[in-house]
Amino acid sequence: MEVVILSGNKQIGALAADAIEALLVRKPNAVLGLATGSSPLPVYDELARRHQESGLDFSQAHAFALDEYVGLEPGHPESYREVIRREFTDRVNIDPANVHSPDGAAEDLPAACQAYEDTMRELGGVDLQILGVGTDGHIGFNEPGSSLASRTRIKTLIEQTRKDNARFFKSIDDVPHHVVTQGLGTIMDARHVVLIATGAQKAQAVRDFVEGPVAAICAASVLQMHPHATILIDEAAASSLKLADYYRHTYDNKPKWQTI
Ligand SMILES: N[C@@H]1[C@@H](O)[C@H](O)[C@@H](COP(=O)(O)O)O[C@@H]1O
Repeated sequence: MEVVILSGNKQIGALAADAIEALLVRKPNAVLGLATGSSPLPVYDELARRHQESGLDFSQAHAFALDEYVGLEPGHPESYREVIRREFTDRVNIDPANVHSPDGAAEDLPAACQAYEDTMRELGGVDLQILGVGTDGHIGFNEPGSSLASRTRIKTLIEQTRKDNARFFKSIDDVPHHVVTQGLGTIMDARHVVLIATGAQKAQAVRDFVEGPVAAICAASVLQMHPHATILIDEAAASSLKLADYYRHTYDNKPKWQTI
């Protein structure tokens, strides 16, 4: 796990975008894993800027969203399918047919979850997965207690997550209780994982998943077992880390040729 402490959103967005740009140059038909939430927005803004200003090309790329609410009517502005479209994919030249989301409106949800896993596998798996983290350490919607080997499935949200996400809805009563999410095992199959966390409200979750034990109580801690996980955080999110100075020292002395 590489922890990179940066001064702000712009730096985080630029570094993550560098990794995605290098991937797309190397492999134009790369498979990207997309997350919702406010944390990845600087990355999407920077990628959209590079697309508009320098022609960064997504025409052959594929994308898979991490998760989706269950029970929102199709086209609901807060469904993650819509959020991903609005915040990112409509702003670059990715083919809409290549943008996949779990189907939270499927009649047979377990079958839809299996089909989602199958499509990911058929396309060769995710090359680079963008992640945020919940205040309880969830990634995707893998709440505490999620199996570290889980695959795409239905989950029930913890009350705190519903409260955290109520800001996107008229009231907390409108936040669904159920979701479908890629599992922790699914996320672990991505070849490179880039997790972004900013702000003091994430400091405890960051401390727990980076430096605490690997345990289902903090889902993101499974990333300690990932061969290529990059954690991009700002100073506020880094404020509870024991080894913050060591992470800074390591990054400052990284050979120039070595990317994240
Ligand atoms: N399912 C999403 C997660 O993928 C996201 O990481 C989390 C944090 O969101 P934010 O980045 O807005 O704090 O919110 C939701 O619960």
